[in-house]
Amino acid sequence: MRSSLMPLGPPVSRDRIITNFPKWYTPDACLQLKEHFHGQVSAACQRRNTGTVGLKLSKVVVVGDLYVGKTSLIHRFCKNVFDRDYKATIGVDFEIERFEIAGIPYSLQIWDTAGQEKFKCIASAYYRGAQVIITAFDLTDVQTLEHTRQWLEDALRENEAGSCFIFLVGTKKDLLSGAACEQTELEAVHLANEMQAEYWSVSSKTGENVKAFFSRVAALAFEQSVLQDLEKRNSTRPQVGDGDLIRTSPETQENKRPSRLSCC
Ligand SMILES: Nc1nc2c(ncn2[C@@H]2O[C@H](COP(=O)(O)OP(=O)(O)OP(=O)(O)O)[C@@H](O)[C@H]2O)c(=O)[nH]1
Ligand SMILES: [Mg+2]
Repeated sequence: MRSSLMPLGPPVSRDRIITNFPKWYTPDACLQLKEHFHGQVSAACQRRNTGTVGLKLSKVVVVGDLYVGKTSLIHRFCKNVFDRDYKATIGVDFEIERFEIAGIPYSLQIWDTAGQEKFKCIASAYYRGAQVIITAFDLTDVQTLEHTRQWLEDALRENEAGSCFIFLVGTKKDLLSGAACEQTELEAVHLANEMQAEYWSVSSKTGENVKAFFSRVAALAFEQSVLQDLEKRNSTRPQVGDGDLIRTSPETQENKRPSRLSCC
């Protein structure tokens, strides 16, 4: 297993540079409606006062039934490839993807898990410590949507309550259109709200929404990491007087989620 500290590497590619807060897929099932980074996060980034955030790997775990397209989604994003042939994932695999967000280096460690029942016990050993859980289903197979509840429950069992961002992702968007797509998306949005998840439809074959989706994942995880780092340093250094302290006023809409997620 690799260390959670990353050495400094070459500059990230242009399409991994995030300057503006990426938008949701649908406002009906999104984790945050706001369109800008949290004020304290922007200020910390401008001052390069983001602590160890730039050195850490944030863990993202992708779960869901076999054949729904988990590996294809990760490979489309990380390698920009699509393979029509199915090769079942055995156990787990991971990719590390480097970003630059608001001028700060940031890395995601994206874990691809096996959907096949016989590999589930191997895969579930890697759920722990996830900052983001992505539950994937196949838009053309409604049963796989129903199964996402169970996948999420299993992944959450290994993590602290309220500590993870949850995404529900419908895959193979290229295979569905019109009323059928709308109907499935409606059901998925409903379930996403139950799960307190953000919903996205993607196609790994065409690449539709794949970069936008992972940019959103990275930005939300980054923002949370910076806020947690500020909060941690604030609580250990209560006398710091340069304006970096996090206010303890009642929760605003903007800072609500990160403080609930402070145990991540
Ligand atoms: N048309 C289309 N096919 C897709 C898409 N994504 C995946 N597939 C196909 O669906 C099949 C399964 O994809 P995988 O990514 O291997 O599925 P998986 O969820 O990783 O499966 P396990 O590793 O067994 O859990 C493959 O044949 C892919 O080519 C997509 O967006 N569109
Ligand atoms: Mg796979």
